Amino acid sequence: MSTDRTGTAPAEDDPWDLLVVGGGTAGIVGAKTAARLGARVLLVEQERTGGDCLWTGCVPSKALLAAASVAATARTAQRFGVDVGEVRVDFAQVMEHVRAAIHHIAPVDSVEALEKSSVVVRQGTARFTGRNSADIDGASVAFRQALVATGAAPAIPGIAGLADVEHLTSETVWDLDELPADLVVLGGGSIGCELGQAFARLGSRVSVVEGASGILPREDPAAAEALARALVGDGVELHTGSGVEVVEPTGGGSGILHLGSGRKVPFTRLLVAVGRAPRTSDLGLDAAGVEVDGHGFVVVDDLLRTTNHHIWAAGDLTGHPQFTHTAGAHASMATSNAVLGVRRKVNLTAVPRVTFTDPEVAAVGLSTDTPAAGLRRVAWSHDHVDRAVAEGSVDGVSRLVVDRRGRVLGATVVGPRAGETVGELTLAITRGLTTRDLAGVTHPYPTYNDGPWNAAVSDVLDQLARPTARRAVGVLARARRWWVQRAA
Ligand SMILES: Cc1cc2nc3c(=O)[nH]c(=O)nc-3n(C[C@H](O)[C@H](O)[C@H](O)COP(=O)(O)OP(=O)(O)OC[C@H]3O[C@@H](n4cnc5c(N)ncnc54)[C@H](O)[C@@H]3O)c2cc1C
Ligand SMILES: NC(=O)c1ccc[n+]([C@@H]2O[C@H](COP(=O)([O-])OP(=O)(O)OC[C@H]3O[C@@H](n4cnc5c(N)ncnc54)[C@H](O)[C@@H]3O)[C@@H](O)[C@H]2O)c1
Repeated sequence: MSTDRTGTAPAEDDPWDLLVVGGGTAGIVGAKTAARLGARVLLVEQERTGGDCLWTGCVPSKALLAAASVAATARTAQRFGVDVGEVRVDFAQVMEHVRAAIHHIAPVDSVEALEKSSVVVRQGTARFTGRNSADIDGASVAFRQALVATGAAPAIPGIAGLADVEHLTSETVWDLDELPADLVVLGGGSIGCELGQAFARLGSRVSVVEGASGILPREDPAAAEALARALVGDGVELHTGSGVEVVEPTGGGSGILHLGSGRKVPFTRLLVAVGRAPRTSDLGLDAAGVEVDGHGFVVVDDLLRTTNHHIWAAGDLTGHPQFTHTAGAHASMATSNAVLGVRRKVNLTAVPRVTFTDPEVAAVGLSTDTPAAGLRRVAWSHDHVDRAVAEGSVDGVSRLVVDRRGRVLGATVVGPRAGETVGELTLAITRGLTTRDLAGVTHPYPTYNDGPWNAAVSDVLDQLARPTARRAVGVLARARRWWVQRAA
């Protein structure tokens, strides 16, 4: 048992300094941060620590994409003059690779690792019973402060007939033991594009149905179009611009999607990926005085305090961007605020997002397609990025949006490893760096970072070509010529 700072062991029923509900990324980071700061922390997890990212989200999806990428590379190897013969995919082994990746990472998020960090972990379902009390499977606990971090689950739209067909979600797709011959994905967002491409490359016939006019509707259309071309190249059929009106079951899990356009899309397996809804409905939040919005997201202020100022929230249940990096960063912020009484504030101006398809679509900051007064947009086609040419991956682009002073406010990069490239751009936006700052940094050649670097250089050259700048350069050059001649 841990002791308090006076060295006395707290009684079992002493209120916990911090009760953490949920053992996903937000819960784990929050609990470890608070314990490191000296708090007595109890974390409650109803299923398994690690949460969605580890078990059903980031890790398995990236592992599946890695296997799919190898299959696609092998299939197209002949364009490099390499013949690998017929490509066969052993789906059972692919899933073995996926599970191995999960189990490699799992110890970091384990109960043992939490306990090593002085966090007490209890398996069970927590429910608030009052402003400073909760029930864990029949046992009551008291807390001084709490962090709610119960995440989100796949949203199932109320489309007529959908409940009558067996459908997969990002939670159940990992239980497949056979590669589906065909798969229809409802939703062309991050999950739909990543899993749609992965299954297509592994050999399923895939269709993606997206209600908006194009896939990845929140991204720069130039980026989404590049990805759409790649998906079509992988054999994915895209149905965009029309939602599903009715799902008609045809027996044995099969059915037909009837789109608003009148088109019919038959399926034998359907994967629903139309967003994620917060897990807040059965948490006793009313009893705790914690308000949720119309969609069930916990209402937080910019300190991540809920409407009960002793209860904090972080991660997918808050309505902030639903990413592991946001969940972790916000949980650390919320628990520092809770335990130390400091006032670290949420800043959403530079939250990077990456769809890990091939090509990757990465973006951060202001949208790079919406024109706005006083802002310049610069783009660099990856046709002119030597690394992309060498690797035969030129269908990509780097776009920046900058203010009058050249400060980078937003970026979109499409191409291999765009997710790595966007790190530098995130730093640039966070630190108020300019295109001159980026252009002045020596980058290793040849890398995909040459995309945004060349965009930055072209912005600097454009600015130097303006009449005032040209006049200033002319004066300097003439003065220097005069000085050199005089000295000679
Ligand atoms: C297919 C897929 C791919 C993704 N890929 C990426 C990616 O590449 N990069 C990225 O940044 N993000 C990705 N995400 C998003 C990322 O997984 C989430 O943003 C992240 O897991 C959110 O963490 P969280 O802690 O808020 O919630 P979760 O990880 O969902 O954790 C919440 C935990 O709370 C527990 N819980 C719920 N209710 C209770 C209760 N009453 N009592 C006790 N415990 C409870 C749950 O069992 C769960 O373990 C992906 C998501 C999916 C679905
Ligand atoms: N690489 C990553 O970081 C990554 C990967 C996967 C998921 N995630 C996270 O998980 C969240 C959920 O992913 P998601 O793909 O389920 O949601 P999403 O919000 O990214 O995309 C859902 C898509 O479904 C469409 N849609 C909604 N209702 C529809 C309908 N009835 N018919 C047809 N289309 C419909 C939407 O227009 C949208 O394009 C993401 O927003 C992201 O935060 C992140």
